[in-house]
Amino acid sequence: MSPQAISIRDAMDLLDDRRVKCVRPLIPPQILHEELPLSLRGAQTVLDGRRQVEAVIKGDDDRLLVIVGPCSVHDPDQAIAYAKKLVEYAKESEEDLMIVMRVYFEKPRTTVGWKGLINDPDMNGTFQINRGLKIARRLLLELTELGIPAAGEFLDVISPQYLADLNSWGAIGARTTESQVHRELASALSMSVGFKNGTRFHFALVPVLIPAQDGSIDIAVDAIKAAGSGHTFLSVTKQGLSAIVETEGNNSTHVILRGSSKGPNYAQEHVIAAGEKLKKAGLPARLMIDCSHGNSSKQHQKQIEVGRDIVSRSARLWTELPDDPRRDDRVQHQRGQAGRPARRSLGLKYGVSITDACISLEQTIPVLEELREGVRQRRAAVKAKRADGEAA
Ligand SMILES: O=C[C@H](O)[C@H](O)COP(=O)(O)O
Ligand SMILES: C=C(OP(=O)(O)O)C(=O)O
Repeated sequence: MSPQAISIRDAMDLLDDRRVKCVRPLIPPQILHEELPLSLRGAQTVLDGRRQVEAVIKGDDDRLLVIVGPCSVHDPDQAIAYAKKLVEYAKESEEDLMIVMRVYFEKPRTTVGWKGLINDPDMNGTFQINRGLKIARRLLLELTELGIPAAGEFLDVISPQYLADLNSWGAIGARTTESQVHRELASALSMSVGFKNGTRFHFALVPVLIPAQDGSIDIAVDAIKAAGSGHTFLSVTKQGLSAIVETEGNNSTHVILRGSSKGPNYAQEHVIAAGEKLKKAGLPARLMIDCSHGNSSKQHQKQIEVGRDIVSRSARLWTELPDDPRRDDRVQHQRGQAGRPARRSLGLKYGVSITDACISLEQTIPVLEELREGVRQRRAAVKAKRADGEAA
């Protein structure tokens, strides 16, 4: 059909929504907040969690921040059962560890796959997003009532309006750390945010192809700079109206070393190189180590080895990193819950994560105990170093 021969109506049909199959209504954030409000006790859990996380990240609290939990949540009852045990342990270990439960509802995929409980709560391709948001909010509210602060990944840029008031720490994932939209979002978030290094190992062309050891960390360093600044961008309000949002910037941010396609990046030299990189960029050397993903080559049992390796050199790291006594290599990341991929249609095993395989809470606690020991060793090493300095 020649353009002259068609009506404006036909032309508009040809121009717009050519690949959209259907558009369904989405509940406005404020309606969900009305239906599922936060209690005072819940608010205290979130605020206290945020305050403690930020104190560790900024070096005002010498404990280790540990994010513990399954790769993804698909069953709220199992998450509650996990949280009840974790909250007990969190109380027991609070002198050394600041524990936040990993409650991930949004999964970034390398290509395609289940995108998490919000996107497809029934895991059958019906994408009941309104229900997913409701289940997610209800679960987070229950966790706050139990007194365990929650961690989430911010993948979608609208979903924070429904849930972010219930998070005490957030991550921007390896696949989105380089995205301007996610950096803008982080600049607005009311909690501390970690940016992951990229998934891919980079090569530098200087003057021939050589491996740039930690090239993908640059995107996380850039993200920290970007998120630290104020931004003006397009978003939605709690009432679900499109809006122009102006932010102040978020200075409670850090890098997460998650390994890459080339292999792990949690070793001493990687940590020191990342710290130097941050320092060179004029940023505080705040790091979190992800015991999973590229650091475990996606083999869940290796998460235990990563945790142990961190403990074995935590005292050394603390005393060897450049000068700032409040520098922050004190943030660790860890996941628990036995698992391997599954689909609801194939029948799911209790306590098994749908996405990446993870270690169980029973396997995680001994690692946490070792991390506690690492904290004590580090405290002793710092004390000895200070005493040496005073004597000299
Ligand atoms: O953390 C989970 C996965 O590593 C991430 O979502 C990517 O998964 P995929 O490579 O299986 O898509
Ligand atoms: C997807 C995740 O990690 P990454 O972005 O490092 O792949 C995750 O932590 O669930």
